[in-house]
Amino acid sequence: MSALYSVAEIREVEQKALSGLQPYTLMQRAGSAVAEYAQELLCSATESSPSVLILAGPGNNGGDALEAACLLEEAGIEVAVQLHADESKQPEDARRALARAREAEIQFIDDLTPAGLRGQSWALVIDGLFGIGLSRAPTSKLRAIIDYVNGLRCPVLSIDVPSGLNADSGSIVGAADGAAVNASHTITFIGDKPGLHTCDGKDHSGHITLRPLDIDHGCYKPTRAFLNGPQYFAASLKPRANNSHKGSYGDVIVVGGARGMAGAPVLAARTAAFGGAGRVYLAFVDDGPAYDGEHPELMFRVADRVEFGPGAALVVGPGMGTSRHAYDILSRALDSEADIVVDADALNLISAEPTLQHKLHDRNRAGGEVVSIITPHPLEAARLLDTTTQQVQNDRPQAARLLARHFNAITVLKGAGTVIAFPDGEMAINPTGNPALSTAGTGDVLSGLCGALLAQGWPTRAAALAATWIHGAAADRLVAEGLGPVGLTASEFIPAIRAVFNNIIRDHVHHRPSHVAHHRTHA
Ligand SMILES: NC(=O)C1=CN([C@@H]2O[C@H](COP(=O)(O)OP(=O)(O)OC[C@H]3O[C@@H](n4cnc5c(N)ncnc54)[C@H](OP(=O)(O)O)[C@@H]3O)[C@@H](O)[C@H]2O)[C@H](O)CC1
Ligand SMILES: [K+]
Repeated sequence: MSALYSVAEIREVEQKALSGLQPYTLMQRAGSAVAEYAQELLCSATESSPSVLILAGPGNNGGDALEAACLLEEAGIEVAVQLHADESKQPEDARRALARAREAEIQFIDDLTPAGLRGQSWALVIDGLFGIGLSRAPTSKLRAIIDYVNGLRCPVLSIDVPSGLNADSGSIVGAADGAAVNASHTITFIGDKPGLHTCDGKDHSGHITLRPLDIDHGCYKPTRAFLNGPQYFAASLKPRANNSHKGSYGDVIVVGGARGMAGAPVLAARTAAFGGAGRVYLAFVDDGPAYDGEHPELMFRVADRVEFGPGAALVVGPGMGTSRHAYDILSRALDSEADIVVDADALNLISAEPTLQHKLHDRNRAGGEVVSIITPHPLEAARLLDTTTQQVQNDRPQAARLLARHFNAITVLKGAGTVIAFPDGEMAINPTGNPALSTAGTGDVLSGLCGALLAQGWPTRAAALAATWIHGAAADRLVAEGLGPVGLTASEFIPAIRAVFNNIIRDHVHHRPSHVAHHRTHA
């Protein structure tokens, strides 16, 4: 299961489920899931202190925490609760959980400042301050508690969502005025949430576990968002036929490389070759080098003399510059019927020129298949949307969806938790990748890989999903080998991408046995 649910969708599921259950049932299930998971974490904890600090907020997230507190206490675990709630305003279920905790004579810490907690050591902190109901930046008093928790060395288990994080967007609520818990583990309920996987969500959520709380399947509607994985492009992962040749795997034409900017298109072109394209051309905007000494198989041309026929996949933009000449070449590329990946300076040109915007929007294949992929980083996305990078980062899923719809192009919004949005409103968040990718040239590598998959006949949707997943998985592989995240260079990702790609093809192909058993038949 890799569906992602917006807060509104979770609320809908919750309402349907609650209508068929006794009040308080879901909170009991949530509390017991937290208590069970906390006990697992305590078994592997190294802290000598047996105490668990439980932070309970004003809403039902706090109710879940109080319920867990009762269950842990019953299990003989020492717990201390800091309750940050106006008891007169608690929702009904949370009020019930509080009454139960008081009855069980659980220890409540009266001092609600970090001073009331200092000097204590904790085996585990359970964060039940806020879940999906956080609507504004936490007060300075709560921020002080969050800072205190983030300074601890013990495991921190967040209930549903790390408090302070927006579950839809993964941004910190209130931006610079906000703060969010840095969880080592998050136990999330009913459905997985996009905000746990993108933007600040990746840093704050730690290890994510989903507990659907035994809610009936009938309460769920299909969602329009999912966590990317090979199952979404498995149909395109095919073994190569022996009887094939370079023409079977298509041509990529990388268009870019203004004077002095040859490196970016070379990175894209090398990746296109390592990603399996049959032939790779570089079409330079200005005079480029004659050939790539390290990879002389790449064919260098002058863009003005290259035709952008429908048979090749185009990767337009790396190191392209924003000259009038670059504009004309981009305009010609957008007019072509080829599948196209638009990146870097080509995106900057498009954001400045309504004519190019219309051309990008109007590219379509008979039958309606989207034939364009755009791969902006947040600043490029901001230029395309005529907004600021901060606005884009504030709601990455929304920004990617807007771009996809506005430009009629599959949009790969790069960054922590890359968002892939489709013009029809569907969206994926990519779980692979790490900060090793935060270095120059990795975007060129991604666009080259997208081009390679398009050249090999992959549908645009599968190509965007697979390229993003493989690109991130290559970074994960290099880090696992101890080569990063510090100091990896874009070139080093290219052979790792080839290895990951071959591995997933092998993993997804059902091999026929090489030896066929001979059965004798007796007359
Ligand atoms: N309902 C159920 O049976 C289940 C709920 N689950 C858990 O519940 C939360 C969602 O609960 P909810 O009460 O809707 O929301 P929260 O607990 O996240 O918080 C809402 C309260 O917090 C107040 N609030 C919001 N922002 C702030 C802030 N910055 N400072 C202080 N207080 C704030 C808000 O007050 P308002 O004034 O905004 O109304 C609410 O009082 C969910 O995440 C689950 O953990 C379980 O899923 C089980 C079933
Ligand atoms: K929480």
